[in-house]
Amino acid sequence: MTVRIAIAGCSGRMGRMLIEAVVNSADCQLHGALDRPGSPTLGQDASGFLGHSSGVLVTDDLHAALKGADVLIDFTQPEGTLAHLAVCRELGVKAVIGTTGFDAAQKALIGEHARHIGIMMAPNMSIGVNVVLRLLDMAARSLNEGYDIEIIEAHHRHKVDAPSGTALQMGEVVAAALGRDLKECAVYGREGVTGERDPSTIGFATVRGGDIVGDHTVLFAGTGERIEISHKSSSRVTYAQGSLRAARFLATHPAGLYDMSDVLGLPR
Ligand SMILES: NC(=O)C1=CN([C@@H]2O[C@H](COP(=O)(O)OP(=O)(O)OC[C@H]3O[C@@H](n4cnc5c(N)ncnc54)[C@H](OP(=O)(O)O)[C@@H]3O)[C@@H](O)[C@H]2O)C=CC1
Ligand SMILES: O=C(O)C1=N[C@H](C(=O)O)C[C@H](O)C1
Repeated sequence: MTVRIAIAGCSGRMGRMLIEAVVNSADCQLHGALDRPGSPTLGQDASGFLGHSSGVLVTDDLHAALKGADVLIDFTQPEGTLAHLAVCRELGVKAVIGTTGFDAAQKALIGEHARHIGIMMAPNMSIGVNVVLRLLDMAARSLNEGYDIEIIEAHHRHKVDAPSGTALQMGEVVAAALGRDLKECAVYGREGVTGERDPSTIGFATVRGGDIVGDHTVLFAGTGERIEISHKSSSRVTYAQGSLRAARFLATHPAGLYDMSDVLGLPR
């Protein structure tokens, strides 16, 4: 089966990786390529930057890019993703969402769309990170007393949201394993006279600089020892390959909201 894929944000860092992954894939076909109005890429061949001709021209016309596609892969910004999803729902196109930075109301809207179309949403499409999420659950359950938990993430200078979606998901997993509510126990950075650390908190620290693709560490700091569980991305190729895996998964699954555990068949 060939999966017809449309890509939103096609000239972005992830958009380009995705186009390369799709045109090199044996079972996926580039069907549409979206960029924003005013983008200099509009009207160009979507894979022209690879010295390859796909015959798909970059457009800002959502209906033209999405009509006839099986799955949209969207790595843009929350407002863009939501606008794209409305048209996906109208046309019956499924969606892989890699975009991060959604607020609670936006996530609820995505959940509502998923009652009508298949949606796979994950802040990190790499297999490694999704396995790390399972390790974190196990570690947090065992280190549930006497260990302070801090989540440290580092990304490139262009990233616009913080903490990263992955760091927040790691926080959610650890908080759930400990029976805590992340909304109540998260501390996002510290400054000035903060007082001693409250042991019930989960701290987040953000680093931004250069071309760092994406590093995440969860630190369990006890007395006399500390445990660090880290994942470091050295290329965006893992996010693109994970996205294609998700698109293939969605192509054969009904409406609903899925995550990478569903795609990878990881235990809950
Ligand atoms: N889930 C995962 O595995 C990963 C998730 N991400 C997430 O993906 C998103 C994109 O990252 P990245 O590719 O580095 O970002 P880039 O800025 O390189 O690319 C974003 C693309 O989306 C377009 N865009 C931005 N806003 C809108 C909008 N409102 N409507 C339509 N298109 C829009 C941009 O157009 P323009 O250039 O005109 O602004 C650009 O083409 C981020 O949220 C990031 O956190 C990133 C990597 C992995
Ligand atoms: O913006 C990025 O680059 C990345 N964003 C995702 C996130 O916010 O977690 C995933 C990855 O870390 C790269």
